[in-house]
Amino acid sequence: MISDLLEQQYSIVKTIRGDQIFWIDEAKANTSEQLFFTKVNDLIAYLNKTCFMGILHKEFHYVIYPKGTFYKRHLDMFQKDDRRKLSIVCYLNDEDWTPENGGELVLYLNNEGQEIPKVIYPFPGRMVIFESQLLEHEVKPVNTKRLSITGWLKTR
Ligand SMILES: O=C(O)CCC(=O)C(=O)O
Ligand SMILES: [Fe+2]
Repeated sequence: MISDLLEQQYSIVKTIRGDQIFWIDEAKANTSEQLFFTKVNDLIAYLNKTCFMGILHKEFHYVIYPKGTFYKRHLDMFQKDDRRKLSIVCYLNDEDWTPENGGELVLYLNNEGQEIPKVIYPFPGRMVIFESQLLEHEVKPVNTKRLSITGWLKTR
């Protein structure tokens, strides 16, 4: 049955990532989202002017990681689509968030062939920006619901 097949595929995906996403439409942004996009648009203008990055598009979504979920080590690149240049994550966890809540972001930095894992706690208001196609990363298992906005700055 098609529903069994879908369920099977869904559970395969859940072994890689267990988050739930909600895309944000800039044209319908509320006041807080407008403020967020103003900052992002300033950043894009700055990057294009100073680093000639050629960023033309962006996409952002809210993300919830329910308790027990994670996102296995990956690159933010699709097989046939290399337009994502920068990944941006902004954490929206509660002010009383503590490291026991889990869900650390681990960036696998590389220093002359030597891998250096860099652990980043999703403190509320913290923003992380990294090169989508260069930096492998993962989200460790979450003990308490984890909230964020994640997005990508893209060329073409
Ligand atoms: O939420 C994070 O810290 C990273 C999320 C991530 O890697 C992704 O959505 O591709
Ligand atoms: Fe990612």
